Amino acid sequence: MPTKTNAAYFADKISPVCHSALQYTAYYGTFAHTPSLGSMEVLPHTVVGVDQDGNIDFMVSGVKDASPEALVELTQQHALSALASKDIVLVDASKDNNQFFFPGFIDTHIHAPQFPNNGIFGNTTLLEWLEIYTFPLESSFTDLELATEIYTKVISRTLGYGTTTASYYATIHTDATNLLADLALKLGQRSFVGKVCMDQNSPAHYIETEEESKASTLEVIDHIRSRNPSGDLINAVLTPRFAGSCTDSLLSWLGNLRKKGNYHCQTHLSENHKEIEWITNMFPQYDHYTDIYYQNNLLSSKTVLAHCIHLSDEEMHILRNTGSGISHCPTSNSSITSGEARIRWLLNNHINVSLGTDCSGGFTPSILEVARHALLVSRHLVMKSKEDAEKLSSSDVLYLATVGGAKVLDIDDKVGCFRKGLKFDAQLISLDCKDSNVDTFAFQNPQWGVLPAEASHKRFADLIDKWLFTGDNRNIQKVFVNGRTVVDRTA
Ligand SMILES: Nc1nc2[nH]cnc2c(=O)[nH]1
Ligand SMILES: [Zn+2]
Repeated sequence: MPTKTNAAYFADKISPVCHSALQYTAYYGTFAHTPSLGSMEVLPHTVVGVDQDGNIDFMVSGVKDASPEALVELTQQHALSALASKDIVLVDASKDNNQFFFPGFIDTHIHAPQFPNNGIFGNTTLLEWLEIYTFPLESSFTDLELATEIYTKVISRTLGYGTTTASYYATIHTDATNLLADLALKLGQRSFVGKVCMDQNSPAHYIETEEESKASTLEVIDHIRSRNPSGDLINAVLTPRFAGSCTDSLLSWLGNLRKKGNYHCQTHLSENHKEIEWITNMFPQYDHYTDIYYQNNLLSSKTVLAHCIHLSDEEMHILRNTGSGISHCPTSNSSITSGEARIRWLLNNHINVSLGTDCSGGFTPSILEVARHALLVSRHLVMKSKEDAEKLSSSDVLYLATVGGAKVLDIDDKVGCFRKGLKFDAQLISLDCKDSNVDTFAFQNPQWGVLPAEASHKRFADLIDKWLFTGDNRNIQKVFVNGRTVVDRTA
């Protein structure tokens, strides 16, 4: 039997999602997405052709004749390559008016090893929460059997909630981090996987030396590249946990590596008042918390900064000038009482913002629920500021959950909405499926093609709101990544 340090042995025990060759597929139904902030575009009676590599090949709206013959003929007319009718798979989701395709969600900040602690945070705030709940759990990831169980659950659960892309923090352990990447590849989730770096201010049982941190970071990069050389599904992301747990020397090495290899990078910034005071006192040679990352070359358009709640104007300008993106984690920020990030202020200043579950600072693996919390937190800000413009709308938060995430991860040329040339990363939602928690009534049905278009659009906008506020994973019929079906609740 292979040794316990052999990550591949554990990954091999998990069955992959179907990896047979993809067939050209024409999807027909209603497509909704948020190509720009604040606007929801709805495309009823639309055919989307997805080629054998999972790319959106064409999109045609206003298609009234949905007979199989007509859909096949239309597909043959619009597909880039010649197709025999037997080579086209049809998926007709138009029978039910309360069913629609939506882009897959993008979770830009989630700690995979913390998953068993979802919901367990008591009355703690960040620094004591890390000591009491987080470090003890993360330190157990020397056990690859446990890591297999937890990581398989995290990936399956988040996929089941419609998360087609996730940016994961793993732990300091090389083998378990490699295992997380192997499992994401196997289960078909587009992922960024970060080996956590921490060489100071951590408990004796969960700390590494600077040399160990560097060696392990390079090993994980090599492993991920060997598993998915094209980087089309999994990618390594440099992950200094936060300035508090990294020496200046390690931060500087990571920053130079980032610059040299143009790597993605993720860390935490400006989450909690005590944390900020502790870290700025620890690094007196820097102007502020953001300056620590800036001077160490860690900020770029491929950097994701979680939280950013208590930033000064000067810090915000540095983020804007470096193109750094933000992962807003309102569920976590409310749970461990970190504060309310000023998202409208960041957006108005042209900073890319996305959403993160931050499990287990946040208790839910659902980006839909986090989007709901983002909307509510923005209203809490308004109750104090009386500035109505700070409110985030449903379209705003669904944008943050999709296109916002794609921009922050610098993959908006691949995913985020429905457009020719993008990958088909999507979810098929039904508000009327048999175990749905969303109550719809006949008078709310959009009745596409029966009512005047404006009336149908108004009704559909209301349905999207009902989904956002009362929907959950039970409404997800199918999830697609790179054109492949990775979740099928209809089967
Ligand atoms: N929310 C959150 N903040 C952190 N800051 C440093 N580590 C963590 C973590 O695991 N979660
Ligand atoms: Zn976090």
